[in-house]
Formats: sequence, C-alpha cells, structure tokens
Amino acid sequence: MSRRKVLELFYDVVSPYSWLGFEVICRYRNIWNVDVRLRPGFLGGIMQASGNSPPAMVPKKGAYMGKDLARLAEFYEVPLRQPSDFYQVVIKKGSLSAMRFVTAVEMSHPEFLEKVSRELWMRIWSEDKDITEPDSILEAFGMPMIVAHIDGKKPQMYFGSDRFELLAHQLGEKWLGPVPQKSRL
Ligand SMILES: N[C@@H](CCC(=O)N[C@@H](CS)C(=O)NCC(=O)O)C(=O)O
Repeated sequence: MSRRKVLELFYDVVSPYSWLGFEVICRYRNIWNVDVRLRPGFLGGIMQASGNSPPAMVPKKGAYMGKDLARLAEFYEVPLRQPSDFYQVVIKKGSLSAMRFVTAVEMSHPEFLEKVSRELWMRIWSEDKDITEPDSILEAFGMPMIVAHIDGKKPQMYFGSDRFELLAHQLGEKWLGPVPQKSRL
C-alpha cells in the first residue's frame, strides 16, 4: 500500500541545485517516511517554454553562483565542483541527450534511476567529464522543483534546494539540516 506522503522531485542533471535537492530528499526519505518519485525532465525546454533563462547568464549572478555553490557543497556535503568551461558544458552542450537517456532508464529500468542520475551529476558537476522534452511540468520555470502530495490535499510546489525547512513544516516533520545523520541542532 502506498504511503500518505509523496514527494516528487523534478530535476535535470545539468542543474547543480537539483543535485543538492536530490541528495537531501534521498537522505530524508526514511526519516520523514515519505515516498519519493524521481521525475527527470529537460530544464532547457522548461526555460524556453516559460521564457526564463539560467541565472548564470547574468554575469554578476553567475559569479555569485560560483561562490554560492562552493559554500553549499561544503554545507550539504555534496562534492560539487564547477566544470572548467561552464559556458561550453552547461549552456552550449547542455543535457538533452543525457536527460533522454535518464528518461529511458526511468521507463525501462526505474530501479537504476537514482544511481544513474547521481552518476551523471558526478560526471558533469564534480569530475568535469562529458555527458552528452519538457514534460508535464510546463507551469514550472526552474529546477529542482518539488511537488508535495500530503494527506490528499492540493499538491504544493516548491522551487529550490533551499526550501526544505518550509517543506518539513508542511509535512509536520523536523528539518535536521542538509546532513540529518549528523544533525547540528
Ligand atoms: N534558490 C534555489 C536556486 C535554484 C536554481 O537557481 N536553479 C536553477 C537551475 S540550476 C534554475 O532553474 N533557475 C531558474 C531561476 O532562477 O529562475 C536553490 O537554492 O536551490
């Protein structure tokens, strides 16, 4: 029987913040006793369809993001490292073929979805290696996007890997920081 609380995580491996959200959700799956549904999508298509653009396209935001990610990597204990050529890897090459592959894994071997996704993030966002349709979330504008289904209430959408405190509040659960195993509270 399925549990009452379901968290859907919409993500793309091109998105470093999605990686943070993904690892936190995986860490909390048993602590919060929620079902996690991983929903791979193509962020480039969502950006285009919603008229948004990656934050790093604004040079000052891009520079800030580099510092932000370095601090977050340490705090979240996720081995994020900027690719050496950000523009080429993230913007020019992008993730269309990688996310098609991840979607194929979701359809044919869902048991490998978590591992394959983590492996691709490791390649692009940690090891500086190559990874080479927007779906049902056209109302979204960025990733990670988390959709929480709680006790049959109207599903709630949360954008970002920095909204877990709020999500915990809605779930009626405790937020123990990004690394719950060594809670800093
Ligand atoms: N504050 C969010 C930022 C997440 C973020 O910037 N995601 C990017 C992709 S890596 C995005 O989709 N941005 C859309 C936007 O900022 O409008 C977090 O900490 O997770």
